[in-house]
Order: sequence, then C-alpha cells, then structure tokens
Amino acid sequence: MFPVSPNYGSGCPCFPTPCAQAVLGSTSTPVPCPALPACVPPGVLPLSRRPPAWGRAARQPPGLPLALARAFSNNKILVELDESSGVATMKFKSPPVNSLSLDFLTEFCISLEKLENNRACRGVILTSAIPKIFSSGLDITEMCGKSTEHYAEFWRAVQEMWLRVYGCNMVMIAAVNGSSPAGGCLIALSCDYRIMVDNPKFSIGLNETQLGIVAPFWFKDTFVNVVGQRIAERSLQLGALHPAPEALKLGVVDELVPEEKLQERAAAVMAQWLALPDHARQITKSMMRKTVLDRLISHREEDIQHFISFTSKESIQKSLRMYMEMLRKKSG
Ligand SMILES: CCCCCCCCCC/C=C\CC(=O)SCCNC(=O)CCNC(=O)[C@H](O)C(C)(C)COP(=O)(O)OP(=O)(O)OC[C@H]1O[C@@H](n2cnc3c(N)ncnc32)[C@H](O)[C@@H]1OP(=O)(O)O
Repeated sequence: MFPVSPNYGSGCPCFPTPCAQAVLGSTSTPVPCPALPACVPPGVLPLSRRPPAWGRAARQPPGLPLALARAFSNNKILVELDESSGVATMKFKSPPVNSLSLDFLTEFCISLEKLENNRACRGVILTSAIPKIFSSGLDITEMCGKSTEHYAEFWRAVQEMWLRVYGCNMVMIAAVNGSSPAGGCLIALSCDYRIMVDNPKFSIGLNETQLGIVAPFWFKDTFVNVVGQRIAERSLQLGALHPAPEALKLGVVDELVPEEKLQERAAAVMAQWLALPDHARQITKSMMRKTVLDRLISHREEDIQHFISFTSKESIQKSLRMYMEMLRKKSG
C-alpha cells in the first residue's frame, strides 16, 4: 500500500478510501487528490468553490437527496439545515461532556464538509445538545497511554478541525450553552461571533496550563486575534476559565443572553451577517485569518512531531493522569 498525498484528508470526496490520484506512486512526488486544487491546503476551501449566494439561498445541487440536505446525524453531532434561511445548526450530542475524541473530530469535519459542499448552506450555528456543557475540550483519554501513531492521528484531526472552522467561508456562530474549556473554547474562538448563555456557572477559556500542558501556537494566535495580546497573555499563563460575565468583559465572547433566548439570538445575528454580499465578507474574512492559517499549514508536520514528543514525556503523561483522576474523584 502506497502512502497518500499530504494533501489528502477528509476534504477529499474520496475520503476515507483514497482514490488513485490521492495515492503516492513510487516517485514519492506528492500528487494531490484532483478534487483539491494543488495550491489549496487541506482544511481550507478555495473561495471559488463557494459561489456567491448573496440575498438568497442557492439551489440544492442536483442529485443530493433532499432529506440529507435537511437533517443528518451520524452519532455525535446532529446537523439540521433550514434551506429557506440557508442556516445549518450543528448540535454536539456526545455524552457525558462532548469531549473532542478522534471519532467526534472526524464526524465534525465530515459534517462541516457536507455543509460546505451544499450550496443551500451559507451559515452554521455550533451549539450543544448536552445540558450545561458546550464541549469539555480535547478528550484527555486520547492523549494518555497511547501509541505515537495514535497521537499523530489524533493531533492531525485536531488540526483539521481548526483549519476547517477557522478557514471556513460560511458564517460560523458559536451559541455557547455551557462550559467550554480548552479545545471547546478553541472551537468558539474560531467562529465569527460568540453568544454565550448568561450564567456565571458556565465558564470558558484556554485552561491548558492547569493541566500542565501548553496551548499550541495556533490556539494562542486564535485567542490573540479575538482578545488582544495582553488579555491573551495573562489568561493563557494562568490557564484561566472565565465565568460568562467576565468572558464578556474580556471580549472572549461577544454577548450574553438568557438561555431561552440563545437560539433565537443566534439566528438573528446570523441573519445580520448573511445580509452582506458573500464574496465581500468571505474575502475580508480570508484576509484577516490567512496569516494565522498559513502558519499552521506550513508547519503542520512539525507541529504533529512537537505534540508527539511533548505528550509522550512521562512528566506530561503523569500530569494528564492526575488531572483525569481529579475529574473522576470529583464526579464519583
Ligand atoms: C511546546 C509546545 C508543544 C505543544 C504541545 C501540545 C500540548 C497539547 C495541547 C492540548 C490542547 C488542548 C487541550 C485540551 O482541550 S485538554 C481538555 C481540557 N478540558 C478540561 O480541562 C475540562 C475537564 N472537565 C471538566 O472540567 C468538567 O468535566 C466539565 C466539562 C466542567 C463538566 O463537569 P461535570 O461535573 O458536568 O462532569 P464531570 O463529572 O466532571 O465529567 C463527566 C465525565 O466526563 C469525563 N471528562 C470530563 N472532561 C473530559 C475530557 N476533556 N476528556 C475526557 N474525559 C473527560 C470525566 O472524567 C467524567 O468521567 P467519569 O464519569 O468519572 O468516568
């Protein structure tokens, strides 16, 4: 079996079974899957793939079953598309705490890709079906006591999720209806707008240092782009989890609403954003985010190697085990 092109990923229509062009021949020259233009890194859609649909939702592409376009759910994420507004909702439903396991991340990327390829969809609201939890962040069990191959696969999936959300042409709104530490916070930060339930019991932040681990540079870049250098520096070093009212003050989220108004408010904000011409908004978004995206894209393999060597250290494994133990004691 030949290795596949480095451009091959869940963005390719032939995923997870690589087509002939996605497989590297004996020349070892990378041949990208034909569905992905060579200049486009995995996870980042070229602007030309999304036709402008300003003012109305575009028509359903022929051949796609209507039911699929309206709602689909594999296992951990429920996706509903309202074709009249062009807005989809992705509801995380992976009990107990929507942790970002390899399976979750894979399903997330496939679901988002389906929406990206559906011309009827122009915006996505991310929210949770689990009471009180948006997402508990990366699934710590994926980082404990596993093989280096597993760490590499897991980290590539984390990178892929971020590249897809941060580089997404559609309007992305996070409707944060519960706690959102670390990787959960990253998902929200990667959206265009964040609305959180006004409840001080729900907190959000990049708390990696509390686990004895370090938020990677692209987590940090995303955070800095939202709240600025000073707030990000203090919050990151302290591994702070900000209760909702504090998160609003610091700019981690854009607004707070009562729980019962969250979905209605997210739909209203989405309508405001969709009132703009798609092409102008998309080019502006891409211009604002390109430098940060490019940094990971050009250092992707290096970043995976960093993750593997960092995570494999006995001291890090010990910290993660102790943290899991602390969570278990608290819950049990
Ligand atoms: C030089 C630089 C090199 C770069 C190296 C890179 C290093 C890695 C960077 C990693 C980046 C991001 C990391 C993360 O995202 S780590 C995850 C951080 N998340 C947390 O800290 C949250 C932990 N969870 C909680 O605080 C709480 O669970 C909650 C979310 C507030 C919910 O509270 P609850 O009371 O409702 O539920 P609880 O009883 O605590 O939990 C229920 C069960 O779920 C288990 N669990 C919770 N969170 C996780 C998780 N993130 N992963 C796996 N499992 C989790 C918990 O243990 C309970 O299980 P059980 O019922 O006891 O079996």
